[in-house]
Amino acid sequence: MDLRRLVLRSVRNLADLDLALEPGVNWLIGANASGKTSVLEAVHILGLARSFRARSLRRVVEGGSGRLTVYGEVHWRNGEHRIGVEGGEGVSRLRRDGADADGIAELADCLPLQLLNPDSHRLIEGPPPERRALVDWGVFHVEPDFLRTWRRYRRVLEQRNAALRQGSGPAVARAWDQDLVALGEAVDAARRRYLDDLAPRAVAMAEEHFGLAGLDLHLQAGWARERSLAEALEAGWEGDRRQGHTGAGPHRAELALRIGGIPAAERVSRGQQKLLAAALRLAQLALFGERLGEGALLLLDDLPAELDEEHRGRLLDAVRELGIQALVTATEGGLVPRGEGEAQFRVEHGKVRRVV
Ligand SMILES: Nc1ncnc2c1ncn2[C@@H]1O[C@H](COP(=O)(O)OP(=O)(O)OP(=O)(O)O)[C@@H](O)[C@H]1O
Repeated sequence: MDLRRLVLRSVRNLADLDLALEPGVNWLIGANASGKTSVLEAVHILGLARSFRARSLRRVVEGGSGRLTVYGEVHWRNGEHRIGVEGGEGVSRLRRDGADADGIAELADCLPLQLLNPDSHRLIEGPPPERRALVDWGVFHVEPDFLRTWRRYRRVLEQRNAALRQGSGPAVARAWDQDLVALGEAVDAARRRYLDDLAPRAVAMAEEHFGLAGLDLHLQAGWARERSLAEALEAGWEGDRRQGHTGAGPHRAELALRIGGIPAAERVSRGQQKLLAAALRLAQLALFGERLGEGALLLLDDLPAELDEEHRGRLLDAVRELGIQALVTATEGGLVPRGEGEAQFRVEHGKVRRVV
């Protein structure tokens, strides 16, 4: 999969833009505040209909009012896809291949992407939803039925929680339990299958590329594994009733990361947390490639932040070995080893032009 063409309108400080991108590494080089991150942000919006640094697309629109447009042409083995997002003030409009897209999944399916940026350490030391999202990105792409099962689970969970909030008795609130259990266990089983494949790749990536030995990944289901989900709901009923929401289930899952038996967030430095996040995401990209026979896109923002020269080099080597398309930003000054033959774009005051 390659993003071949990127067209932007009214994105932050960027001039309207029509860029031809290359497979492999594409460098975006420029001074601080020139607009490099904004290009990556636009690609993120194209694949997920949301920014990675603003809560609302309105803030991403040039000048903060009106609407922005991001359009892309994506090449898959089986042909071309055209996707677009228009958003800002009002409801976002998502397009795929000339028609309105049904939801974000239709974009994500066309433009699978992973982001590594200066906030990547949050994957390691942040709250569980970040790590659940990591697992679910993979399951979504390798198991086509997962999204439907997950959405149905969320709907049933919302109904049960609504009944709990309204103080309904067990006859109403627990009427959802059978569906919740069947769907919840299916979600958990899909996540476990994915983790079984991901874990050895992540362990090897962390050790071989980034010198982080002794990594262990363990998926906590969201209820005690010695019980079935049905038993956990039974045991938790009084607590659920008091709190007005369901305490057990895959919506509470956690991916526990340990190094040498100690929680990774407590064990490793900030720089190592970034390397660990990189190892996890690159392992996901490797597994994606093996399963789908295509690469996904990597957005690598501000590579030097908190990584020394040796580790920057190792990270880039790992990306090159995967042979995936990557958009990599860096400031001037040769702090990062740019490879022979890799595309380079210069970003200056919101204008982007190809230089190599
Ligand atoms: N909604 C907006 N409209 C216009 N300009 C904006 C908007 N939001 C941010 N900007 C400006 O866009 C510029 C580009 O910022 P961006 O973060 O993309 O730069 P960068 O090249 O990645 O910088 P750095 O190397 O410092 O991370 C900044 O000067 C910022 O003030």
